[in-house]
Amino acid sequence: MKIAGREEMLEIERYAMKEIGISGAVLMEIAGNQIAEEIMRSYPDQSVHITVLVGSGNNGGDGFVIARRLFDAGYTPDVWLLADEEKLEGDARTQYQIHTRRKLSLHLMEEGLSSLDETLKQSEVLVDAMLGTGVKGAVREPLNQIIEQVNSHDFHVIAVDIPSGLDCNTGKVENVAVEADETYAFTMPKLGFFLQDGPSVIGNWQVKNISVPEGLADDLEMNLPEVITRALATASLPKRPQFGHKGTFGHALVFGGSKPFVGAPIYSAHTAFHCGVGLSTLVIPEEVYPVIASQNQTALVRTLPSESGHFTGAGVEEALFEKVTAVAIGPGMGRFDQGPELIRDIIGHLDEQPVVIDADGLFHVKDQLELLDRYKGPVILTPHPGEMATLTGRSVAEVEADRLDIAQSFASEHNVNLVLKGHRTIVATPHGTWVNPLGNDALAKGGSGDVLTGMVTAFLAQGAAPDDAMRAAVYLHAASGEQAAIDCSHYGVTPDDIIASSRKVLKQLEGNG
Ligand SMILES: NC(=O)C1=CN([C@@H]2O[C@H](COP(=O)(O)OP(=O)(O)OC[C@H]3O[C@@H](n4cnc5c(N)ncnc54)[C@H](O)[C@@H]3O)[C@@H](O)[C@H]2O)[C@@H](O)CC1
Ligand SMILES: [K+]
Repeated sequence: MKIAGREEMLEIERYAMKEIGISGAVLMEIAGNQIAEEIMRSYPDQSVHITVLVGSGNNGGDGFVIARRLFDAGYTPDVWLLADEEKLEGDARTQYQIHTRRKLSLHLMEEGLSSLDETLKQSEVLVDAMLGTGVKGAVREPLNQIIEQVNSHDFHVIAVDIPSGLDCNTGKVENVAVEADETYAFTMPKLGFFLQDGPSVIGNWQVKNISVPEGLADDLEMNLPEVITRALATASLPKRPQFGHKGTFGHALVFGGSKPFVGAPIYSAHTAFHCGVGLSTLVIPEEVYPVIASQNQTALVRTLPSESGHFTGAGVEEALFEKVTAVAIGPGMGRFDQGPELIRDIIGHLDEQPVVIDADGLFHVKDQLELLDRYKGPVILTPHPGEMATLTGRSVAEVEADRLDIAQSFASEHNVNLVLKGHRTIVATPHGTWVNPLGNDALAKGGSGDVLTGMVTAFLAQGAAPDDAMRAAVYLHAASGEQAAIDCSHYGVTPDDIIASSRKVLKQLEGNG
C-alpha cells in the first residue's frame, strides 16, 4: 500500500481526470458514496443524529455528497456550510448547487457559532468535511474555533480523507486539528498519518478506492513510500525449508555488552534464536562473562579481552572464525576509546556478511561513515531519533520534524539500510522507503531496541535481503509490543514479554503466508 503526499495526490488525480478521463465530479460522487455507505453500515438506525461540517474546498464537496446520500437513505443529518457560499468553486460548487436545488436542508454561518454548538451537543456522529489535503498553515478563524468545539464533544468523529487541520505532508498540526475516531482516506493513506502529530489525530484509518487505483503512481513513475502491511511483513519473512538443519538457518553473532549493560546483548541473541536462527553467539568482554553466562541458556558465548568492563579492541579475529551469516554490533557495548577502532576491525574481518549496527555501535561509527559505503556486504543501521541526531549532526527535534526525508537521504547518501525507530518506524534503503503502521507505548522501554536488533539480525542470518529483513522485523517487533500489551498491560511489558509475544505473532504470520 503506497503513501502519498499532497503534490503526488494532486498529480495522480489530475492524471486520472485528464488522461484517463474520469471527471472530478464523478470522483467526488464515488468518494462521498463510499463514506456514506460506511456510515449507514455502522449506524443502520436512521434516527441517529449525524452532523456534517462542510468546508469551502473539494473536501467540503465530498461532505455534500455524503449528506445527500444520507438524506436519500432516510437519515436527516444536520449539514453546516462553514464557508461563504458565493466563494464555492468547481466540483464543490456543483455539489452545493445539487444540494440546494434538491431543497435539502442546510445551515449557514449566519446562524452563529452558538447555534452550531447546540447542534453539536445533540450529535452522535460528526462528519468532518471541513478541510482536506488543501489546508495551508494554521487553521484560520472561524474554523479553528469550530474544530476546538468539535474536539470538546464526545461523539463519534469521522474524518473525510484527512482530519481537518492535519498537514498532509508533514503530519504537523499548526494550531488545531480534528481528533478523529475514524479516517477514510481516498486512494492512499497520506504521509501525515505517520509523521509528527498525525498518529494522535487520525484514529483508525482505512483507504477507500474511488476508481483512482494506486497503481497510477507507477504509470507516473513515482517512487512512493509504502505501508508495511501484515501481508507485506509476512511476504518479507525468510523462507524456511522444511528439511533444513541448524546450519541451514544461519548463525547470528552479537558483539556487545559491558559492565553497565549486561542485559542488552542477551536480549538480542535470545531474540535471534526465537526468530529462527540455527545458532546464536554472543561475543562479550571477558569481565562480564560470569554474569552473562548465568543468565544465558540459548546462545554460545565467546569472550574477548576487556578492561574496565569494556572490550579492549583485541582478539576480534578469533571471535569471527565461525560460519557466521549475520553480525550485530553494539547492544550494550557502551562508549570507550577503542570503540571506533573495534568497529573498523570487525567490519574489516567480515566477508560480506550483513552487519547490523545499533546503540553505541552507532556512536563509534559516526565519525567514520565512509566505512559503511566501502563495505561490500549490506549494512543495516537501527538508530532511535537521538542516535540519528548523532549520526547526522542535527538535533532530535530536527530529526523528528523531518523523519522521512532525513532517513531517505541518509540511506542514499551513505548507501546503507536504515531503520529509524520511533512511534511510526521508518525503513529506508537507497531504493525505497516503508513505514510501519503499528507500535505502542509498551515498546518504549530499555531493552526493546535490543530485541529489534535481534529480529533484524535473525532474518538476515537466515538469508533475507536487507529490505525484507527490516520490514519483517519492525512489523514483528511492533505487533509483538501490541500483543504483549494485551497480555501484560501497557505498563507491565518487558523485553522478555516482547520476545515471548513475537512467537505468537510469528505463528499468526506463518498462518497467513
Ligand atoms: N482532486 C480530486 O479529484 C478529488 C479531491 N477530493 C477531495 O478534495 C480534497 C482536496 O480539496 P482541495 O484541494 O479543494 O482542498 P481542501 O478542500 O482540503 O481545502 C481547500 C479550502 O480550504 C481553505 N483553506 C486552506 N487552508 C486553510 C486554513 N489554514 N484555514 C482555513 N481555511 C483554509 C482554502 O481557502 C480552500 O477553500 C481532498 O482532501 C479530498 O477530500 C475528493 O473529492 C476526491 C477527488
Ligand atoms: K476532513
